[in-house]
Amino acid sequence: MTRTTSRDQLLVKANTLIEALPWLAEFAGETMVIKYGGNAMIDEDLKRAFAQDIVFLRRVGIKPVVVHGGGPQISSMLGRLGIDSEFRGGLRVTTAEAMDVVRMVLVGQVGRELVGLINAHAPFAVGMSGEDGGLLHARRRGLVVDEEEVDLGLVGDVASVDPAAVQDLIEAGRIPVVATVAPGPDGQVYNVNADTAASAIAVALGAKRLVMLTDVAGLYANYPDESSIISSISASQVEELLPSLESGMVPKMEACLRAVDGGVTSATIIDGRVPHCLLLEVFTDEGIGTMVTAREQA
Ligand SMILES: Nc1ncnc2c1ncn2[C@@H]1O[C@H](COP(=O)(O)OP(=O)(O)O)[C@@H](O)[C@H]1O
Ligand SMILES: CC(=O)N[C@@H](CCC(=O)OP(=O)(O)O)C(=O)O
Repeated sequence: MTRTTSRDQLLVKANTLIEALPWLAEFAGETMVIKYGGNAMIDEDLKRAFAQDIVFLRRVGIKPVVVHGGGPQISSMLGRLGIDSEFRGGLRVTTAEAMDVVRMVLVGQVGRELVGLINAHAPFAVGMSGEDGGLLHARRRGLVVDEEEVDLGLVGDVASVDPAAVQDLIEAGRIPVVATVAPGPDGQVYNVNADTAASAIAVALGAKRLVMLTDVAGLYANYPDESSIISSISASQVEELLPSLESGMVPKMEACLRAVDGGVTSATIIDGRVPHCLLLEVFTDEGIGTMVTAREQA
Protein backbone atom coordinates (compact mmCIF):
# COMPACT_ATOMS: atom_id res chain seq x y z
CA MET A 1 0.00 0.00 0.00
CA THR A 2 1.33 3.47 -0.82
CA ARG A 3 1.17 6.31 1.68
CA THR A 4 -1.05 9.21 0.48
CA THR A 5 -0.64 11.60 3.42
CA SER A 6 1.44 14.63 2.44
CA ARG A 7 4.42 15.84 4.45
CA ASP A 8 2.41 18.92 5.54
CA GLN A 9 -0.49 16.79 6.74
CA LEU A 10 1.90 14.63 8.73
CA LEU A 11 3.38 17.75 10.30
CA VAL A 12 -0.08 18.98 11.36
CA LYS A 13 -0.77 15.61 12.99
CA ALA A 14 2.59 15.62 14.77
CA ASN A 15 2.09 19.20 15.98
CA THR A 16 -1.34 18.32 17.39
CA LEU A 17 0.21 15.49 19.38
CA ILE A 18 3.10 17.67 20.55
CA GLU A 19 0.71 20.43 21.63
CA ALA A 20 -0.77 17.92 24.08
CA LEU A 21 2.59 17.23 25.75
CA PRO A 22 2.55 19.90 28.51
CA TRP A 23 -1.10 19.18 29.27
CA LEU A 24 -0.44 15.45 29.60
CA ALA A 25 2.25 16.30 32.17
CA GLU A 26 0.05 18.83 33.98
CA PHE A 27 -2.97 16.55 34.37
CA ALA A 28 -1.46 13.07 34.85
CA GLY A 29 -2.67 11.63 38.14
CA GLU A 30 -5.26 14.40 38.63
CA THR A 31 -8.99 13.90 39.12
CA MET A 32 -11.29 15.58 36.59
CA VAL A 33 -15.03 15.74 37.01
CA ILE A 34 -16.80 15.77 33.66
CA LYS A 35 -20.46 16.77 33.67
CA TYR A 36 -22.31 15.47 30.61
CA GLY A 37 -25.52 17.45 30.10
CA GLY A 38 -28.56 15.84 28.54
CA ASN A 39 -28.69 18.58 25.90
CA ALA A 40 -25.25 17.51 24.65
CA MET A 41 -26.34 13.88 24.16
CA ILE A 42 -27.85 14.66 20.79
CA ASP A 43 -26.71 11.85 18.55
CA GLU A 44 -25.06 8.47 18.67
CA ASP A 45 -21.79 9.62 17.04
CA LEU A 46 -21.36 12.42 19.59
CA LYS A 47 -22.08 10.06 22.47
CA ARG A 48 -19.54 7.57 21.14
CA ALA A 49 -16.96 10.37 20.72
CA PHE A 50 -17.61 11.42 24.34
CA ALA A 51 -17.01 7.86 25.55
CA GLN A 52 -13.76 7.72 23.55
CA ASP A 53 -12.58 10.98 25.11
CA ILE A 54 -13.30 9.69 28.62
CA VAL A 55 -11.38 6.48 27.91
CA PHE A 56 -8.55 8.61 26.45
CA LEU A 57 -8.30 10.61 29.69
CA ARG A 58 -8.16 7.39 31.69
CA ARG A 59 -5.53 5.86 29.38
CA VAL A 60 -3.19 8.84 29.84
CA GLY A 61 -3.34 8.61 33.63
CA ILE A 62 -6.06 11.15 34.40
CA LYS A 63 -8.81 10.05 36.80
CA PRO A 64 -12.12 10.97 35.15
CA VAL A 65 -15.40 10.97 37.08
CA VAL A 66 -18.52 11.36 34.92
CA VAL A 67 -21.56 13.08 36.41
CA HIS A 68 -24.44 13.07 33.96
CA GLY A 69 -27.68 14.92 33.48
CA GLY A 70 -30.58 13.90 31.33
CA GLY A 71 -33.09 16.78 31.50
CA PRO A 72 -34.44 16.39 27.92
CA GLN A 73 -34.60 12.60 28.33
CA ILE A 74 -36.64 13.04 31.55
CA SER A 75 -38.95 15.55 29.83
CA SER A 76 -39.48 13.15 26.94
CA MET A 77 -40.41 10.26 29.25
CA LEU A 78 -42.70 12.49 31.35
CA GLY A 79 -44.39 13.56 28.09
CA ARG A 80 -44.87 9.96 26.99
CA LEU A 81 -46.45 9.19 30.36
CA GLY A 82 -48.68 12.26 30.21
CA ILE A 83 -47.10 13.87 33.30
CA ASP A 84 -46.73 17.68 33.21
CA SER A 85 -43.57 19.35 34.43
CA GLU A 86 -42.28 22.91 34.41
CA PHE A 87 -38.95 24.59 35.13
CA ARG A 88 -38.45 27.48 37.55
CA GLY A 89 -35.06 29.18 37.73
CA GLY A 90 -33.60 26.37 35.59
CA LEU A 91 -34.86 23.66 37.99
CA ARG A 92 -37.61 21.11 37.35
CA VAL A 93 -40.55 21.37 39.74
CA THR A 94 -40.65 17.73 40.83
CA THR A 95 -43.78 16.00 42.16
CA ALA A 96 -43.60 12.53 43.77
CA GLU A 97 -44.90 11.05 40.50
CA ALA A 98 -42.28 12.91 38.44
CA MET A 99 -39.56 11.86 40.91
CA ASP A 100 -40.13 8.20 40.06
CA VAL A 101 -39.57 9.04 36.41
CA VAL A 102 -36.48 11.19 37.11
CA ARG A 103 -34.88 8.32 39.02
CA MET A 104 -35.86 5.74 36.42
CA VAL A 105 -34.52 7.77 33.48
CA LEU A 106 -31.29 9.01 35.09
CA VAL A 107 -30.24 5.76 36.79
CA GLY A 108 -31.89 3.19 34.55
CA GLN A 109 -31.59 4.75 31.12
CA VAL A 110 -29.04 7.56 30.69
CA GLY A 111 -26.53 6.14 33.19
CA ARG A 112 -26.77 2.63 31.73
CA GLU A 113 -26.23 3.93 28.21
CA LEU A 114 -23.08 5.87 29.15
CA VAL A 115 -21.65 2.91 31.05
CA GLY A 116 -22.23 0.74 27.98
CA LEU A 117 -20.56 3.24 25.63
CA ILE A 118 -17.44 3.54 27.81
CA ASN A 119 -17.24 -0.19 28.44
CA ALA A 120 -17.31 -0.88 24.71
CA HIS A 121 -13.60 0.11 24.96
CA ALA A 122 -12.58 -1.53 28.24
CA PRO A 123 -14.50 -2.46 31.40
CA PHE A 124 -13.72 0.81 33.20
CA ALA A 125 -17.13 2.35 33.85
CA VAL A 126 -19.22 1.60 36.93
CA GLY A 127 -22.60 3.31 37.21
CA MET A 128 -23.90 4.60 40.51
CA SER A 129 -26.30 7.19 41.88
CA GLY A 130 -26.03 9.62 44.76
CA GLU A 131 -27.77 6.93 46.81
CA ASP A 132 -24.92 4.43 46.42
CA GLY A 133 -22.31 4.18 49.17
CA GLY A 134 -23.78 7.31 50.81
CA LEU A 135 -22.24 9.47 48.05
CA LEU A 136 -24.72 12.35 48.24
CA HIS A 137 -27.11 13.59 50.87
CA ALA A 138 -29.75 16.10 49.84
CA ARG A 139 -31.77 18.78 51.54
CA ARG A 140 -34.89 20.34 50.08
CA ARG A 141 -33.95 23.20 47.75
CA GLY A 142 -35.81 26.47 48.01
CA LEU A 143 -36.14 29.14 45.35
CA VAL A 144 -37.11 32.77 45.70
CA VAL A 145 -38.56 34.53 42.63
CA ASP A 146 -39.62 38.19 42.91
CA GLU A 147 -39.26 37.94 46.70
CA GLU A 148 -41.71 34.99 46.79
CA GLU A 149 -40.80 31.47 47.87
CA VAL A 150 -41.44 28.95 45.04
CA ASP A 151 -42.21 25.35 46.03
CA LEU A 152 -40.03 23.15 43.79
CA GLY A 153 -41.33 19.90 45.31
CA LEU A 154 -38.75 17.15 45.57
CA VAL A 155 -35.79 19.18 44.29
CA GLY A 156 -32.70 18.75 46.39
CA ASP A 157 -29.56 20.73 47.03
CA VAL A 158 -26.42 18.89 48.09
CA ALA A 159 -26.23 18.80 51.90
CA SER A 160 -23.09 16.66 52.02
CA VAL A 161 -20.83 14.47 49.89
CA ASP A 162 -19.02 11.36 51.07
CA PRO A 163 -16.63 10.67 48.19
CA ALA A 164 -15.30 7.35 49.63
CA ALA A 165 -17.24 5.12 47.23
CA VAL A 166 -16.08 7.13 44.22
CA GLN A 167 -12.49 7.15 45.51
CA ASP A 168 -12.57 3.35 45.94
CA LEU A 169 -13.60 2.98 42.29
CA ILE A 170 -10.91 5.41 41.11
CA GLU A 171 -8.28 3.54 43.13
CA ALA A 172 -9.38 0.35 41.38
CA GLY A 173 -8.82 2.02 38.00
CA ARG A 174 -12.55 2.42 37.31
CA ILE A 175 -14.49 5.37 35.94
CA PRO A 176 -17.47 6.24 38.16
CA VAL A 177 -20.56 7.35 36.21
CA VAL A 178 -22.88 9.19 38.59
CA ALA A 179 -26.62 9.87 38.33
CA THR A 180 -27.69 12.74 40.54
CA VAL A 181 -30.55 11.55 42.67
CA ALA A 182 -29.93 11.60 46.40
CA PRO A 183 -31.65 10.72 49.67
CA GLY A 184 -32.71 13.42 52.13
CA PRO A 185 -32.84 13.21 55.93
CA ASP A 186 -36.46 12.01 55.68
CA GLY A 187 -35.50 8.97 53.55
CA GLN A 188 -37.16 10.61 50.56
CA VAL A 189 -35.16 10.61 47.31
CA TYR A 190 -34.59 14.06 45.79
CA ASN A 191 -33.94 15.31 42.26
CA VAL A 192 -30.60 17.12 42.32
CA ASN A 193 -29.61 19.26 39.34
CA ALA A 194 -26.62 17.58 37.72
CA ASP A 195 -24.53 20.78 37.53
CA THR A 196 -25.02 21.32 41.26
CA ALA A 197 -24.07 17.72 42.07
CA ALA A 198 -21.03 17.70 39.74
CA SER A 199 -19.68 20.80 41.41
CA ALA A 200 -20.11 19.41 44.95
CA ILE A 201 -18.48 16.11 43.94
CA ALA A 202 -15.55 17.95 42.29
CA VAL A 203 -14.95 19.92 45.50
CA ALA A 204 -15.22 16.83 47.75
CA LEU A 205 -12.75 14.92 45.55
CA GLY A 206 -10.29 17.81 45.41
CA ALA A 207 -10.58 17.61 41.62
CA LYS A 208 -8.21 19.67 39.52
CA ARG A 209 -10.87 20.56 36.98
CA LEU A 210 -14.61 20.55 36.41
CA VAL A 211 -15.65 20.46 32.73
CA MET A 212 -19.32 20.67 31.74
CA LEU A 213 -20.61 19.70 28.29
CA THR A 214 -23.71 21.57 27.19
CA ASP A 215 -25.42 22.74 23.99
CA VAL A 216 -24.00 26.24 23.64
CA ALA A 217 -20.49 27.43 22.75
CA GLY A 218 -20.05 28.79 26.28
CA LEU A 219 -21.29 31.63 28.46
CA TYR A 220 -22.58 34.68 26.60
CA ALA A 221 -22.48 38.04 28.40
CA ASN A 222 -25.55 38.98 26.38
CA TYR A 223 -27.29 35.75 25.31
CA PRO A 224 -27.81 34.91 22.42
CA ASP A 225 -25.62 37.63 20.87
CA GLU A 226 -22.83 35.52 19.36
CA SER A 227 -20.25 38.27 19.65
CA SER A 228 -20.69 38.29 23.45
CA ILE A 229 -19.15 34.85 24.05
CA ILE A 230 -16.71 34.86 26.98
CA SER A 231 -13.55 32.70 26.89
CA SER A 232 -12.38 33.30 30.45
CA ILE A 233 -14.04 34.91 33.47
CA SER A 234 -13.24 35.09 37.19
CA ALA A 235 -15.63 33.89 39.88
CA SER A 236 -16.25 37.44 41.08
CA GLN A 237 -17.18 38.54 37.55
CA VAL A 238 -19.58 35.57 37.28
CA GLU A 239 -21.20 36.70 40.52
CA GLU A 240 -21.84 40.13 39.00
CA LEU A 241 -23.35 38.54 35.87
CA LEU A 242 -25.59 36.01 37.70
CA PRO A 243 -28.69 38.23 38.19
CA SER A 244 -28.87 38.78 34.40
CA LEU A 245 -28.64 35.08 33.50
CA GLU A 246 -31.60 32.91 32.53
CA SER A 247 -32.82 29.30 32.56
CA GLY A 248 -30.26 26.47 32.74
CA MET A 249 -27.34 28.88 32.82
CA VAL A 250 -28.25 29.94 36.38
CA PRO A 251 -27.60 26.58 38.14
CA LYS A 252 -24.65 26.03 35.78
CA MET A 253 -22.86 29.26 36.69
CA GLU A 254 -23.73 28.86 40.38
CA ALA A 255 -22.14 25.41 40.17
CA CYS A 256 -18.99 26.82 38.54
CA LEU A 257 -18.77 29.44 41.29
CA ARG A 258 -19.12 26.88 44.06
CA ALA A 259 -16.48 24.69 42.41
CA VAL A 260 -13.76 27.34 42.14
CA ASP A 261 -14.63 28.79 45.55
CA GLY A 262 -14.26 25.22 46.86
CA GLY A 263 -10.72 24.88 45.48
CA VAL A 264 -11.20 23.41 41.99
CA THR A 265 -8.66 25.26 39.81
CA SER A 266 -11.14 25.94 37.01
CA ALA A 267 -14.68 25.13 35.92
CA THR A 268 -15.24 25.18 32.17
CA ILE A 269 -18.40 24.92 30.07
CA ILE A 270 -17.85 23.56 26.58
CA ASP A 271 -19.92 22.89 23.50
CA GLY A 272 -20.94 19.24 23.60
CA ARG A 273 -22.16 19.46 20.01
CA VAL A 274 -18.52 19.57 18.84
CA PRO A 275 -17.10 16.05 18.37
CA HIS A 276 -14.25 15.37 20.83
CA CYS A 277 -14.81 18.70 22.55
CA LEU A 278 -13.35 17.24 25.75
CA LEU A 279 -10.00 16.38 24.15
CA LEU A 280 -9.91 19.79 22.48
CA GLU A 281 -10.51 21.50 25.83
CA VAL A 282 -8.06 19.47 27.89
CA PHE A 283 -5.16 18.93 25.47
CA THR A 284 -4.94 22.08 23.32
CA ASP A 285 -3.44 25.43 24.30
CA GLU A 286 -6.49 27.46 23.34
CA GLY A 287 -9.17 25.08 24.61
CA ILE A 288 -12.81 25.74 23.82
CA GLY A 289 -15.73 27.18 25.77
CA THR A 290 -15.78 29.44 28.84
CA MET A 291 -13.39 28.91 31.73
CA VAL A 292 -14.33 30.18 35.20
CA THR A 293 -11.27 30.81 37.33
CA ALA A 294 -10.70 31.72 41.00
CA ARG A 295 -11.47 35.18 42.37
CA GLU A 296 -8.76 37.79 41.89
CA GLN A 297 -6.67 38.25 45.04
CA ALA A 298 -7.57 41.55 46.78
N1 LIG B 1 -25.98 33.78 29.06
C1 LIG B 1 -26.15 32.57 28.52
N2 LIG B 1 -25.13 31.98 27.85
C2 LIG B 1 -25.29 30.75 27.33
N3 LIG B 1 -26.44 30.01 27.43
C3 LIG B 1 -27.48 30.54 28.09
C4 LIG B 1 -27.39 31.84 28.68
N4 LIG B 1 -28.56 32.11 29.27
C5 LIG B 1 -29.34 31.04 29.10
N5 LIG B 1 -28.72 30.08 28.39
C6 LIG B 1 -29.32 28.78 28.07
O1 LIG B 1 -28.74 27.78 28.92
C7 LIG B 1 -28.79 26.55 28.23
C8 LIG B 1 -27.84 25.52 28.87
O2 LIG B 1 -28.37 25.09 30.11
P1 LIG B 1 -29.17 23.69 30.22
O3 LIG B 1 -30.31 23.70 29.27
O4 LIG B 1 -29.49 23.48 31.66
O5 LIG B 1 -28.08 22.68 29.68
P2 LIG B 1 -27.59 21.24 30.16
O6 LIG B 1 -28.67 20.25 29.85
O7 LIG B 1 -26.37 21.03 29.34
O8 LIG B 1 -27.28 21.31 31.63
C9 LIG B 1 -28.45 26.91 26.81
O9 LIG B 1 -28.97 26.00 25.88
C10 LIG B 1 -29.08 28.31 26.64
O10 LIG B 1 -30.34 28.20 26.02
C1 LIG C 1 -33.78 19.76 39.72
C2 LIG C 1 -33.51 19.51 38.27
O1 LIG C 1 -33.78 20.37 37.44
N1 LIG C 1 -32.99 18.32 37.95
C3 LIG C 1 -32.68 17.93 36.61
C4 LIG C 1 -31.82 16.68 36.70
C5 LIG C 1 -31.19 16.31 35.38
C6 LIG C 1 -30.24 17.39 34.89
O2 LIG C 1 -29.71 18.22 35.61
O3 LIG C 1 -30.01 17.28 33.54
P1 LIG C 1 -29.23 18.27 32.56
O4 LIG C 1 -27.83 18.37 33.05
O5 LIG C 1 -29.34 17.58 31.26
O6 LIG C 1 -29.92 19.61 32.58
C7 LIG C 1 -33.97 17.62 35.81
O7 LIG C 1 -34.94 17.11 36.39
O8 LIG C 1 -33.99 17.86 34.60
